Amino acid sequence: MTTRAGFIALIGEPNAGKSTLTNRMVGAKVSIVTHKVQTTRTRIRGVALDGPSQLVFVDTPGLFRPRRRLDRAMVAAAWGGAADADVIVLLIEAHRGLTDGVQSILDTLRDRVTPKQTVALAINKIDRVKSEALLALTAKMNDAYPFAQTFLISAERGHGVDDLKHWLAGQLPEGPWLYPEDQIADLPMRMIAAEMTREKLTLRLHEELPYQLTVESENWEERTDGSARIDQTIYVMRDGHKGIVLGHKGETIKAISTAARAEISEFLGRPVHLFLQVKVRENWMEESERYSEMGLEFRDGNA
Ligand SMILES: Nc1nc2c(ncn2[C@@H]2O[C@H](COP(=O)(O)OP(=O)(O)OP(=O)(O)O)[C@@H](O)[C@H]2O)c(=O)[nH]1
Repeated sequence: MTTRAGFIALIGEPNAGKSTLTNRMVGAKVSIVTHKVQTTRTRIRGVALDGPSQLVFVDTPGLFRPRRRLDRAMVAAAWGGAADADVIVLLIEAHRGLTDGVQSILDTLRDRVTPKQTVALAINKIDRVKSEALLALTAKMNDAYPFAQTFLISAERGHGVDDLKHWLAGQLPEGPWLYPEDQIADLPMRMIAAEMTREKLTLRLHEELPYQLTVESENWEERTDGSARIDQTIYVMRDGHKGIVLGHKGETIKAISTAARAEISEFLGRPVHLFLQVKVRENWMEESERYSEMGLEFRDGNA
């Protein structure tokens, strides 16, 4: 049997549903999903199989106008993911349509796509609009950019996702698989575990605070009884933030720790002892070490 394998970059504005779609394609949670924008910071890969094809998804951070250094690193990672891909899928939200943000992604695509790459459009969240609107949006988008194919999907409910997956599988170059059959993500486990804790923090904390913290797995110890001890540090920027993360009598951090431990343990398939500590590091966003922990490139200056 001829096998196929290749990279598929999902690009789009923040909140378009890229993580939800990756997780659905892979059939497991490899990328964090929240209702808040810009939660995906790094290029997370999920690996899915479809017959003889191995599909490697590069789940990029959302594309937006970068302002801070962290924003710039995220946008650079997103376009970096697209540059290496065999197929690029632009994900847009059905109810928002061709926004200024989508328009600016189309402009960048025109400059960056190479003749070897295929670009498809996936209109997501079709559960939120009427079908007439979808026809009009499909026509408008295809006028704006020559997509190889358009798919109407609901990543959350699963509509159209198998069709998209099957089509993608056929687009990939012939060649040996890139990962072992049972592997579903190529991010180091300690990074995935840190992302899971960050997701719980993002869901629990309000407003800007989730964007101003980062989580690292500092220590990972495999125990002889088959369990793992994981020590993670949550870096926040202010003393006041530390108090909020800890909560009254430590209740907030306890709840976050319980939820994160359950999820990491389920992912690993064995018991986990999770220890969280909160450190105030006013300038963590300016420290190169924090970036390498997130798999991002630290960029100097304002460029
Ligand atoms: N109604 C509806 N909501 C969806 C669908 N797909 C995703 N969502 C929701 O949209 C929100 C954003 O989804 P994510 O998968 O985190 O989006 P993302 O593009 O990875 O976002 P960033 O990480 O910010 O770039 C979440 O609240 C999802 O539950 C869909 O098909 N229908």
